Amino acid sequence: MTATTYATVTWDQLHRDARTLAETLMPKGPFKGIVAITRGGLIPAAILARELDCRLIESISVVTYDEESKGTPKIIKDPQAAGDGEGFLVVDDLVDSGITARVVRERLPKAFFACLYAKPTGKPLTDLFVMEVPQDTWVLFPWDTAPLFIAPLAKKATNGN
Ligand SMILES: O=P(O)(O)OC[C@H]1O[C@H](OP(=O)(O)OP(=O)(O)O)[C@H](O)[C@@H]1O
Ligand SMILES: Nc1nc2[nH]cnc2c(=O)[nH]1
Ligand SMILES: [Mg+2]
Repeated sequence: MTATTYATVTWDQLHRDARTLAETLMPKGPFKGIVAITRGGLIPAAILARELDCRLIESISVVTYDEESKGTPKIIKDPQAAGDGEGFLVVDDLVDSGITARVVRERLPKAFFACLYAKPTGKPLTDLFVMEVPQDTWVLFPWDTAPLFIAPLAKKATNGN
């Protein structure tokens, strides 16, 4: 599906949303550890780890696209320390189609799956998320963007643009 609109998330907003997620997660813990789904889950995982005072951090890397097997998701880094996920919190920035989340849940069936943002298709794959985003919206994370100079309107007018 091609996104028709963009939703820009700033660092401040992401931090606020991660803290909101941490508050809801507190009574569900303590967790033995956190499994970050790289790469987008790394920063949310770091914020949650700080808030939840969790120092055991694992990672799982799922590649959903490569030149040889288009569309076949593959785990290229296994979260060995997390076993079957029991007592662990799995963190990602976003679920969209849910393909990544499905693979992770198959690998860590007993883990609790939390993310910041969820689109309708992927939403049922999560245990907890902070905010729903329309399916046709592309989320631009702070690491995807940079501030850009834009000429003042008056300047544009004198240039005849
Ligand atoms: O629900 P899905 O359709 O699977 O999409 C969601 C996944 O897509 C993005 O990761 P991506 O695979 O782009 O890699 P990245 O985290 O390394 O940027 C995002 O961080 C989620 O992990
Ligand atoms: N940055 C970003 N990555 C994605 N991967 C799948 N959906 C999205 C999205 O909306 N934004
Ligand atoms: Mg990702």
